[in-house]
Amino acid sequence: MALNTTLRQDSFITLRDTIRWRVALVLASLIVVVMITLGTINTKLGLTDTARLAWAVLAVASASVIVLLLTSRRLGGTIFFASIAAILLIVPIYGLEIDRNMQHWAYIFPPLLVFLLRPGPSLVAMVAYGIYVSWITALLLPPIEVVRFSSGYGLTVCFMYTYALLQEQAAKMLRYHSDHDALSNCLNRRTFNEALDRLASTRNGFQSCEFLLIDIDHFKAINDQNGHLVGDRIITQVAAELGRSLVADAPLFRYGGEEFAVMLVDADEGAGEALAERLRSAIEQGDFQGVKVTISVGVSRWRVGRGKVESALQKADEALYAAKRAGRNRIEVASA
Ligand SMILES: Nc1nc2c(ncn2[C@@H]2O[C@H](COP(=O)(O)OP(=O)(O)OP(=O)(O)O)[C@@H](O)[C@H]2O)c(=O)[nH]1
Repeated sequence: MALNTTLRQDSFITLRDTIRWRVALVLASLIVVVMITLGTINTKLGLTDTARLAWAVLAVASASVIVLLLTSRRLGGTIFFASIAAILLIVPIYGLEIDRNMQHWAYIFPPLLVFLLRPGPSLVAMVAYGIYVSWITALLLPPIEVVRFSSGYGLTVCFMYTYALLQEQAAKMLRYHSDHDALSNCLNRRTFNEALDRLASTRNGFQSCEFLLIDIDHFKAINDQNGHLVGDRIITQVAAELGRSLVADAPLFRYGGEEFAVMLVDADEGAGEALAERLRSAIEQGDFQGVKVTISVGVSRWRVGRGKVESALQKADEALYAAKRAGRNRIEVASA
């Protein structure tokens, strides 16, 4: 079942932006210290061109620290890393102009890209930059220096690309486990709350949502008669059966113990009721290895400008309890 990604208040993106911002702030501060040292040493040694470059980088890094402290964490880190990448594009040309080899700066480019791009595009950018620096090196130095640079830089690219791939896989795994419930494999309550926030935020342009709250009937009795391990298995099987019966892009959440929720965003009126009936029937006819399992479902509709999302959810909850009171194994739709 695919999660409707537009429905997510993506806390991972917020986390990534914050980490990027923090790393940028630490790096910019370190660069300030390093450039003051380099500029001072080069001035004392009479290397005015190199000192000038150090002062220029110092000015940019100092400005970056101020910008990072003043701008939002969401954008600050990206602006910083993109600015350093732009500087690194200019440095080899500057080296050509002053007739000095600047290729050692190129080694900063691959680790920088890890903060800006995904592994695929970053590999392309790293290789393109390597070719660009090799070409400028060839204009300044004998071929053996080009070979030396290319092999050293190529190895750096290999290491950084492998690291970026591993990091992406680890992030995917972490993300899956933090979004999903371990027993049912459904999306968990935290993801549900984020989706609800996203829905309630008017700037996302959602027009309506139908909520389905689903509860397994007499689950305490199932546990008492068959044991908690069987109860756990039933939760997993019910979630799988519901997932199979859901329309594409309608996420299924584990809402509580033996309770599930579905959000149908911008669906036709009545779609929630039809889906609820399909889910109820699928569970009633499902094979739960000797255990009779049924569900009750409460349905409600939220429309933009007509009350809070939370009130609509509350109505679905009331409808669910009305279904329970009316005998279970049935659906109940809240009045508009
Ligand atoms: N095995 C198992 N049981 C759970 C889990 N989460 C909640 N439960 C049990 O589910 C039961 C829910 O019982 P109740 O809320 O009283 O409702 P019910 O027995 O399903 O009755 P109705 O909802 O009124 O049909 C409780 O006994 C919980 O201990 C779980 O993850 N695994």
